Amino acid sequence: MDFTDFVLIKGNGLKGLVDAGLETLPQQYIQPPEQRFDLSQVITEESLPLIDVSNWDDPEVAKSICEAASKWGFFQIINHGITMEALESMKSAVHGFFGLPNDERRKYWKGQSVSDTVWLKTSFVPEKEKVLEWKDTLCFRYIPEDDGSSSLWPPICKDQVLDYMKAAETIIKRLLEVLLKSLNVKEIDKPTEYALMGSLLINLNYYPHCPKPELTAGSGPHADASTITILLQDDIGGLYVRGTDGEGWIHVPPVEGALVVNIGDVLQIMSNDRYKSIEHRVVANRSKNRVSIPIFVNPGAEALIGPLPEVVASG
Ligand SMILES: O=C(O)CCC(=O)C(=O)O
Ligand SMILES: [Fe+2]
Repeated sequence: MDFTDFVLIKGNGLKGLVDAGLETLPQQYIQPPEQRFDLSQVITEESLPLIDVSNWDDPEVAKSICEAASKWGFFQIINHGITMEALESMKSAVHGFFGLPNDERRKYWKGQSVSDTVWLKTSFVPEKEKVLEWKDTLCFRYIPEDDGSSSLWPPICKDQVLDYMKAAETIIKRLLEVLLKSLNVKEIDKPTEYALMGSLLINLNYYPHCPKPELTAGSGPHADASTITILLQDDIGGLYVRGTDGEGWIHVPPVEGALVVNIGDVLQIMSNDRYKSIEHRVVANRSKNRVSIPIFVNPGAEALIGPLPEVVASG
């Protein structure tokens, strides 16, 4: 089998490759030794805060969120208002989509997708990477209150994505209000809202079980370019975040019903470095197919990004 043709050109992705039966790890996925993840780098002395946001107006909640955003750039929230059923149905929808036959998934392959608001890809930017990441991703551009753009989305996950995004929008606004209030931004006006969250992307990540996870990267070390990212992960684990010493890695344990929130580069810049966009990575699992669903809250395409006037008031 010609790897490039089967995975990248024909659009079968990594899922297609794994389904075809793999005895050994294809060389395209083998990370050089210095890039590999090694459990000796895991720190257990530090852990990320788990914040109960049942009362967003509680000053203690705001304090915990802003402190976590400054110290770790990452935290988890519970009691955020999205029901357990909605979270479960979102994760099932990811398994549903990736469980489709190759020729059904391929209709959405990047560059040949039936819709310009949904595209399937493998790795991160396979054309540019020396070593590929062990994942496939179905990406959606979500346009609030626009029914037309989703008409060609895959029926197996369309309603779940739309319902989930609608519910998540409330949480996104709450989080941004809390984070910005602590930067002395009294009210988020329309231009600021556009700069913070003018473009919403949701990714359905699928990390197939991997015969040799220690040689591969599910997601290699990176920081998100977003304003903030809201992530739903399943119960498998494998997400690690840089510890405050800048060397070790902290595991983000799956917590039932929780959402992981992290600060992206844009909010680090807008906050003039008060909030931190922290490096993180994912290790694939040897026996289980892991799914995760990040929502990337991004600036509007035309927005100009820089430190907010409120954070440079003293020069
Ligand atoms: O799969 C995860 O847990 C994290 C994924 C991630 O970091 C990303 O897609 O940017
Ligand atoms: Fe990320």
